[in-house]
Amino acid sequence: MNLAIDVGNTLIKLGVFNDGNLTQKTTCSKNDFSLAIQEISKVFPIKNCIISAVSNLLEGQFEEVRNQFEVLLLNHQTPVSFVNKYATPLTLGIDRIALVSAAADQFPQKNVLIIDAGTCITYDFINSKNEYFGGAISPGISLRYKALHTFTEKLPLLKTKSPDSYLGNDTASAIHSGVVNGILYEIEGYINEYKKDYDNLTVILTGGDAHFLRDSLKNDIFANSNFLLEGLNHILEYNKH
Ligand SMILES: Nc1ncnc2c1ncn2[C@@H]1O[C@H](COP(=O)(O)OP(=O)(O)O)[C@@H](O)[C@H]1O
Ligand SMILES: CC(C)(COP(=O)(O)O)[C@@H](O)C(=O)NCCC(=O)O
Ligand SMILES: [K+]
Repeated sequence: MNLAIDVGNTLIKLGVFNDGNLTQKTTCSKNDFSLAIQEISKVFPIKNCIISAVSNLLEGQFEEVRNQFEVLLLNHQTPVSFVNKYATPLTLGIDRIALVSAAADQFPQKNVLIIDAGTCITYDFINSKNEYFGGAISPGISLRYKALHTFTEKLPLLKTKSPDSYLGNDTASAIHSGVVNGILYEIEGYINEYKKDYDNLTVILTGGDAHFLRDSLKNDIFANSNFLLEGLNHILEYNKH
C-alpha cells in the first residue's frame, strides 16, 4: 500500500492507495498531522510514501514519517512522465508537478487544463504531445475574502457564500459577487481562451474549493478532488521501476 501526502499552504491531504485505487482520504491541519499519520499506520500496512510540500511541515514531522515508511520527497529532480517546458523548472510548484503527472497518466494524448482551486488557484496546461508549458497563478477564494478585509478599512471579513446575482446591492452581496463571480468569470475566461487555441480540451477542476465552484460553471469540466493525490501515487509507482 502507498501513502500520498500533499502539504498545501492551507491543509494537508493524505491518501492511502491500494493497487492504484484511493481507499482512504484524510484532510488535516499541520497541528493534527502527527495524529493522522499514527492513525493511518495503525490501520493500513503502508510500505511506500510520497510527499509533495509547497509549505514546510512542523519541526520533526518529516522525520516521523520517514521513521515509519520508505519516503520519496518529491523535488524538481524526481523523474516524471511528462516533458517540462516551464521556463524556470526549478521554481515550479511541487504540487503543480503532481497535478500535471496525473493528467499525463490519466489523459494521455489529450490537451488538458488543470485548475486547482486551493489557497491559490493554479492553471496548468499539458498538450497532447505530453509537453507541459505552465499556466497561471491567482489568489484563491479565502485569500480574496481575507485580502479585501486586511487591506481596506471598511470591508468586513465574510464567510464564503454563493452570490445570488452578479449585481451586488449592499456591501456583503457586492463582496460575494466580486470574490465568487470574479473567480467564476476568471475560470470561464481561461477555459474559453484555451479552447480557442487547443482542440478537444479536457478540463479538470480540483482543490478544496472545487465542489463549491463546480455547479456554477457553464463549461464542461471534470471535478475530481483527489487529482493531486492520484498524481502523487502515479509518480511513486513510476519511480519504483
Ligand atoms: N476545513 C477547511 N479549512 C480550511 N479551508 C477549507 C476547509 N474546507 C474547505 N476549505 C477551502 O479549501 C481551500 C483550501 O483548499 P486546498 O486545496 O486544501 O488548499 P491548499 O492545497 O492550498 O492547502 C481554502 O482556501 C478554503 O477555501
Ligand atoms: C502557486 C502555489 C503557491 C500554489 O499553492 P497551493 O495553493 O496549492 O497551496 C505553489 O504551486 C507554489 O508555491 N508555486 C511556486 C511558483 C510556481 O509554480 O511557479
Ligand atoms: K492550488
